[in-house]
Amino acid sequence: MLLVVNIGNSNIRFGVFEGDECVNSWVMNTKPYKTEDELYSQFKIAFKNYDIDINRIKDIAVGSVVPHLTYPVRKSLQRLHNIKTTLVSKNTPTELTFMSPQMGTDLYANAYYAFKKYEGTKIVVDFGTALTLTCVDKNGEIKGVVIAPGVITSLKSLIGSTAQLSDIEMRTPKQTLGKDTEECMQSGVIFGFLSMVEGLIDRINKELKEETYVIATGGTGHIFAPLTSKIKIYDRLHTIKGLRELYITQKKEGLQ
Ligand SMILES: Nc1ncnc2c1ncn2[C@@H]1O[C@H](COP(=O)(O)OP(=O)(O)O)[C@@H](O)[C@H]1O
Ligand SMILES: CC(C)(COP(=O)(O)O)[C@@H](O)C(=O)NCCC(=O)O
Ligand SMILES: [K+]
Repeated sequence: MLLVVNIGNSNIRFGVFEGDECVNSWVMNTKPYKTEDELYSQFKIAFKNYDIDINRIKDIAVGSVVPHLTYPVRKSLQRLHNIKTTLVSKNTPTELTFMSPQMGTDLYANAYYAFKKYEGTKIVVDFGTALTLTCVDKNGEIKGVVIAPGVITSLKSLIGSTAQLSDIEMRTPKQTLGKDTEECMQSGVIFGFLSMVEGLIDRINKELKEETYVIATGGTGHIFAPLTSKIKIYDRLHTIKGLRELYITQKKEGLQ
């Protein structure tokens, strides 16, 4: 079995794969910062909770967009499994061609899995700490990326900057015009971000002069996907599946 780990700015997601099937997946908070020893204990507990036999994990692939966590996470996994982890990144050679030298590993993985799995030109909308749209065409050319503040990131910033606004339940309101503070904020956050995503998809389609196929993933994506016909699929494991594909490609090339 292969263990795939995605270190994001809010969450560390784990996926256990048997062949191309993800048989188990769980998430851990990225914050507050944990030491290597704490990570080691938490990983050990998670494996126990999810009934995963550590000895069956033969390979570990790690992708990260949080540089200060990459080393302690890899080190503690190595300690637990007694095997070396493989780091995948934008430097993993694939069929994709791209122009951004700083591209985050999660965006690269999003583009790669979309390229492998879906037809035509695709957009992957990732509702993570950041809200990102990554566009890749049928030839594997990454056409470009949009990076915006994430849904919860914006909401937290709004609450932190105001005296009378506090946390809300992330629930879709019945109408755009709210009647109490919570409904007003739910409308702003959910319909506001929905309109932004729909608007960005339209703009990209116009720019490329074609209808793209849109896949959503990431933390709050499940709230937005059912609200628009522009998003065709929500797959919470899209990024982790992309990291697995990067790992397979990297192994084929004989790289560590
Ligand atoms: N089930 C959920 N319902 C609502 N919000 C969620 C859920 N899971 C994650 N989130 C929110 O989504 C964001 C993180 O999404 P995630 O894709 O894990 O991000 P990252 O890859 O940046 O760590 C956080 O702001 C988190 O609060
Ligand atoms: C855009 C991101 C912050 C998204 O991170 P996430 O929301 O998944 O935690 C991350 O991919 C990143 O730091 N990228 C580097 C810059 C770039 O991709 O161009
Ligand atoms: K950041």
